[in-house]
Amino acid sequence: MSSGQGESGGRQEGQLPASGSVVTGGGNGVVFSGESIRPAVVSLSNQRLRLNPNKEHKPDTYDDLQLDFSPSIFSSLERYLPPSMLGMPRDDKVKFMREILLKYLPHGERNRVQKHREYRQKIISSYQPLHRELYTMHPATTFVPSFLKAISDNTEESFRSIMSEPSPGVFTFEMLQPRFCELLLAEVENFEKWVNDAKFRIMRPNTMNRYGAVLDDFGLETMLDKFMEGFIRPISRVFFSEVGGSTLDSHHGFIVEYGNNRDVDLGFHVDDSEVTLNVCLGKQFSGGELFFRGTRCDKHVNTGTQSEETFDYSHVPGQAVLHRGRHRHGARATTSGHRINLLLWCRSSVFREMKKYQKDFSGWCGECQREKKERQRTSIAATKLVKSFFLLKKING
Ligand SMILES: O=C(O)CCC(=O)C(=O)O
Ligand SMILES: [Fe+2]
Repeated sequence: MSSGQGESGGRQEGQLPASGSVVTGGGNGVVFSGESIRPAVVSLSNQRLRLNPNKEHKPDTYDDLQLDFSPSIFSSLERYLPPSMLGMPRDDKVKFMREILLKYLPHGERNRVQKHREYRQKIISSYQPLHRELYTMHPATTFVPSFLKAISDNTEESFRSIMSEPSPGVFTFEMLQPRFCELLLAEVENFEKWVNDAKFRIMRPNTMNRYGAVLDDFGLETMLDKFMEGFIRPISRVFFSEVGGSTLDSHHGFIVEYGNNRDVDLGFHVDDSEVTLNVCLGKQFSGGELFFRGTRCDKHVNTGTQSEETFDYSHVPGQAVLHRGRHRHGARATTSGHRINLLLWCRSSVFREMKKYQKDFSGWCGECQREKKERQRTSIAATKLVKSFFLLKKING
């Protein structure tokens, strides 16, 4: 399993111009409710996972547990359990799978997961939510009807009917109900007030942000998991399948804030995500445009921008922007007012695993595509040259 689905939340902006340093953010899963280990599981700990998933098996749901990995990772992994374990109590399966997941993490990462778990535990044990209804997914009060209809139809046509694609790979659409935006803004304000009153040192989404908050850290992780699975994955399956859009299985959910006494702008970067959702929650502001500069794989992240890849977008409250994490972007200075956005970095452990073993995984990179075209042009030109050489030879006897 990739550690990317664990708790790393840093933007991968290190190599890019005009960027800050890579940071830890928060990741997925809150706290594991550590009970004592039962012997049944200990004796099974040397059992191996199956090579192929058991597709007939219907996995348990893990949404109601406080775990240090995303609940959907447990549901996916359950299909790989040895057959003798499938009928076991859910707690036993959780312990077994958690041990496996931890085993895959290097030692330093394991410590970080542990520390982060304690950090979340501290917040959740004393923070009193303001609007409890936000903590469970209620589609009808969260999303606008046009968006819900497109999701329930679940076809490329239905998605295209509510979306614009003003630049290749950047999709914009109306998504959240104004009332939901208001409640979320009030919840974030309430959380920040608690942080100040309690003099609690919170982790920011990234070192590039001095403000903002990780929503997963104060209890919204399960709701955001449902948000991703039910409402982002179906769209990504259609538009971003080549970067794991259909297998998104974990997320990093946070708020960014700009304006007076807040962050001003955001440097040029790529996200630590396969697919990024960026929704403007409010309030009133000027400036703060997003700028996009083409999709790049690791090898080409610092290459120049072609004119057709340049795209600037002014965000509107309630509107969503959906793009590949590797689509290079940044945000210009918010020159007045207060701009607050919800960010959901969606990740696919399957895609990250496959990327490790397959070299040619970047057909979606603008520069790879250009290189490929150039190679084709050169080979066509070479073929023509050889053909005319033989023709000339034939003519000249
Ligand atoms: O400020 C914005 O809207 C962009 C935020 C962003 O790109 C990010 O947090 O990764
Ligand atoms: Fe970003």
